[in-house]
Amino acid sequence: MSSTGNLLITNLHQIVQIVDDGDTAFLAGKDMSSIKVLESKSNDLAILSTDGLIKFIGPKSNLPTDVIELPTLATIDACGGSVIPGLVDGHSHPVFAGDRVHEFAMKLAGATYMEVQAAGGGIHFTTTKTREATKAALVADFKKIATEMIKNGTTTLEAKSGYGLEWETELKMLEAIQEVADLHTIEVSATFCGAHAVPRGSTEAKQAEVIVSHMIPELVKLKSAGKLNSLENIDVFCEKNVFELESSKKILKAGKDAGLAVNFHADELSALGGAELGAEIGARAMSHLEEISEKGIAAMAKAGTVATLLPSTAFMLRLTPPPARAMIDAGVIIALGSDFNPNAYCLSMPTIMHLACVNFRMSMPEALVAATLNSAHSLGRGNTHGAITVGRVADLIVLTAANWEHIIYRLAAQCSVINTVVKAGNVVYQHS
Ligand SMILES: N=CN[C@@H](CCC(=O)O)C(=O)O
Ligand SMILES: [Zn+2]
Repeated sequence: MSSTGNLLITNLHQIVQIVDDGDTAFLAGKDMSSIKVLESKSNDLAILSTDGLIKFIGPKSNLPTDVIELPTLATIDACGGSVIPGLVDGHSHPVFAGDRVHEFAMKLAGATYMEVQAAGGGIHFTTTKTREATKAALVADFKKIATEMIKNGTTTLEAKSGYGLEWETELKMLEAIQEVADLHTIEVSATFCGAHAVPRGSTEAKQAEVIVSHMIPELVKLKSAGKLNSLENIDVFCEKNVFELESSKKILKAGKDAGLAVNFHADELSALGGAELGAEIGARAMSHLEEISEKGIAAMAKAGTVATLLPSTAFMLRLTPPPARAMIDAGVIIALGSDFNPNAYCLSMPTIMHLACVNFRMSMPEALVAATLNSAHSLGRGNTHGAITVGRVADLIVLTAANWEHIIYRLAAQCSVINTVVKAGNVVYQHS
């Protein structure tokens, strides 16, 4: 496989650009439905990447001849298939030890998410297992998960800590994320989530204080020493009886002052006003939002904060879906995430897009925009990732299907439509 970032893909029927310029960092409202798609009846479209960036898009006959001569140029014959941008997973918890299949059975029998957690399960169960695990074991597991994500078309991933809740394990998780970011082909935007739950034996106020006065300053020191380069975001599980508005605000503002982007769990199980808080403090993104209020929708639209919706969680916890249509109509920027974690064990972004279409009533173009350009924007990458335009990073998925919609349509069989996954112009997965 090529590792020069020089790649030529030919014989394409469709190129799904999403947008056709580098300036548009997101699409909102009606614009989410009008994505740019190039199509050729004679399948003569081509994409050229050099040094990992997109250099040319269009009919093969217009290709610059000097570049075709590049000795290191890898080639892919798409055989009349299509190409879409690499998928961007805007929310995941991919570093943990143990699983929670026993809790899935409890929830099927009627227990709610918070009942399981109050009984010592949920995040607390995973925290115990993750504290016991070695960093090497966490790295090995995350590498396997990242490889599966790549196979499913994810080329960029937001990845959270949050199963330590004390400094040593939170740091171990962030270091594990950093190792995978350094070694693996997947691109990672790491998030500190020490406020994922109130640790047993502590209180909301004490945990908020320890995060603000100890953990965030330590992270700042490590970052300035160049040790946690992938760390970009700060997160809180802002929820009734977890971290409520006051402590969430304290932690998120401290994270923001330390240079991290605010990207947090809001209004999932109760209408606490997390969306309003996020808009007020300039959050870059908020996730879940199943219980968002009308005021929250208006505030997010005005502030330009991204709503990262998580269809697999709403599906498997049987939550009322977030009001995606009302949010789109109000102009809120919608992104999608897998929320891969031991509670919602789904890492496939094509499946997430399918669920968003069926359960959140989004159209296929809206779901694709949300899983590419808008998710990239939620991670501060809206001008460089998430679309196929000259100068952007060449993150691409070559599909066997002539029409791109098959990546969403073929529920649970999407991997058979994915022929090749390309990260920064290098082939990182090929269907055999
Ligand atoms: N709701 C909070 N956090 C995760 C679940 C984490 C867990 O249950 O382990 C979520 O986004 O769904
Ligand atoms: Zn989450």
